[in-house]
Amino acid sequence: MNEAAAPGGEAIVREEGAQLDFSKDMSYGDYLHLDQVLSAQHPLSPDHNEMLFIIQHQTSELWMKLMLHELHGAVTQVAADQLPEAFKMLARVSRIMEQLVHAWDVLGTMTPPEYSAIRPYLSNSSGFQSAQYRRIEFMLGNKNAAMLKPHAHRADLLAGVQAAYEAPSLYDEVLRLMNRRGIAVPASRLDRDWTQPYAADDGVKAAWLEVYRDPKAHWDLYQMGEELVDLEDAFRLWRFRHVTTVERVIGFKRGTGGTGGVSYLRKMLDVVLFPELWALRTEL
Ligand code: HEM
Ligand SMILES: N[C@@H](CC(=O)c1ccccc1NC=O)C(=O)O
Repeated sequence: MNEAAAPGGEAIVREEGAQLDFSKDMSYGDYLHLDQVLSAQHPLSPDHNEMLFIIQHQTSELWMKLMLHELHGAVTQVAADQLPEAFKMLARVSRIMEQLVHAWDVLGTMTPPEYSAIRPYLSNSSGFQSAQYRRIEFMLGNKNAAMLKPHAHRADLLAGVQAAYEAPSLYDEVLRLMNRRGIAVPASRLDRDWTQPYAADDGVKAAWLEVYRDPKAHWDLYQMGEELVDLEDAFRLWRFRHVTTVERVIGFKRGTGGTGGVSYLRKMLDVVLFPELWALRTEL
């Protein structure tokens, strides 16, 4: 220990009982596998700002991993009629999404000349090819077969995306739950081709209206509706911050993934995940 920097420091930590010898015990870095996590940043350009770009994406992917874990848990609990457990998980998913919304503030410090120094090194790679992001979109009901294609060359990744594509979404499971609870949901929404994107339905709106017109009688379904609105609200903010950051950094250039760039991302702002939960508000 450096005596000049911390006079008596070692004596203090010993007195506090801090463990200092990890030659035989699992340490912090061992438990978290930090050697692997912290050696996975490999800038391709000589530019200073590429580290920001890499870490921003890697941390986003880690949060997405947790979102998927929680979303899977929530879908399982809804299917098993265990709503308090599902609420806890869904609340966490929304807070993670909010965390990702605020993460754009860090990337926003990157200017167009700074990004232009990195961009040629990205080749045709793009967030469009994020398998975890696509699984989240599919679990939330935004199904689209074309989005499977970027993963065709990776059987391991494709399997996860395909499974989410073929399974009922969180919203599909919630509608089945409502029906089990005696709120009639049209048969066409209870058993359908789950690979199709969800389409709004007046019968489903009527079902949610029953819940929202008498919250006390259907408190947990009412709470579920609001949890879903919370989640979609946060997701919309994320999409909006993405497109605004992109416009700020590359203007109206085409994306490295091959789309029109801002024009594509703006179209994605129109996606509505849980349409009846928004539509019913006009009628209350
Ligand atoms: C300077 C920063 C960024 C720029 C310029 C940018 C640009 C773009 C563009 C142009 C697209 C459209 C697809 C394409 O043609 O490439 C896109 C899609 C996407 N980006 Fe980014 N992006 C940035 C940061 C991020 C970050 C930090 C994430 C977080 C993981 C992210 C995740 C995604 C995802 C998931 C898509 C697919 C969206 C969808 O299909 O709806 N991007 N990005
Ligand atoms: N689509 C971006 C490139 C990009 O942002 C990107 C490239 C590689 C890994 C992650 C990325 N982030 C989100 O799309 C662009 O057109 O500049």
